[in-house]
Amino acid sequence: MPVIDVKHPLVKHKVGLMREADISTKKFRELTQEVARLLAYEATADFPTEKVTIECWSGPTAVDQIAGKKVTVVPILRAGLGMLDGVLDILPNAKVSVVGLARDHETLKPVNYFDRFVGQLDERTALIIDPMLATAGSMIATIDLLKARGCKDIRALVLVAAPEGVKALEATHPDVRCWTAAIDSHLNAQGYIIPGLGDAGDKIFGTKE
Ligand SMILES: O=P(O)(O)OC[C@H]1O[C@H](OP(=O)(O)OP(=O)(O)O)[C@H](O)[C@@H]1O
Ligand SMILES: O=c1cc[nH]c(=O)[nH]1
Ligand SMILES: [Mg+2]
Repeated sequence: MPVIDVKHPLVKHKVGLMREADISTKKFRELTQEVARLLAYEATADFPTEKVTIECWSGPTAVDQIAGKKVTVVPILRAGLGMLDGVLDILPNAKVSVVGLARDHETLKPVNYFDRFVGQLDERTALIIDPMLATAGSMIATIDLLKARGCKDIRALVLVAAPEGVKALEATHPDVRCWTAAIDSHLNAQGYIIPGLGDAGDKIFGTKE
């Protein structure tokens, strides 16, 4: 199942707290990081490891080490930046690629205004982060960019997904797994997730009037 609804009680509890209408910017930011950290833990559970021998205090000892090239985390600007520190808490050596996309409010289609990828994407796992999967247009566009650069192991973390976005993502990129803290009811006429979180970018950046 490419979209995975993470059932962990901590995840469900924390995403529930994020739905409070009058939540402060501080609290919203903190919870975004906390849920991101927990989703990253789930999404890395099958990372391959290899044995390496290190010099332990008691002599040479075989230990497990994550195999392969360093992961690249891919925040989708702006809102994805809100999840970045949480993910880097558990992947402190990860490299960061950045994709700037903004949804056109009329068409709901993503407009690409920036991208900067790290090298050797064909050898890395990419972990895309964005709090919201609404129509999935932004996520699909980001996956398209990564695949065009040869990336083969692409995973995504979102806080809240709409069923419409889940369907679109699974149909377009069935090889990409996406971990979500919640799958909500539907999208409204403006393309916002219901009940959702509102505009996650505005809440993280404090730009809501
Ligand atoms: O699945 P979609 O229909 O594409 O919608 C989801 C996108 O919309 C939001 O970003 P927004 O365009 O509001 O930009 P922002 O992060 O700068 O606020 C959100 O962070 C996703 O990137
Ligand atoms: O509900 C939504 C949909 C898109 N972007 C958001 O920030 N929230
Ligand atoms: Mg926004």
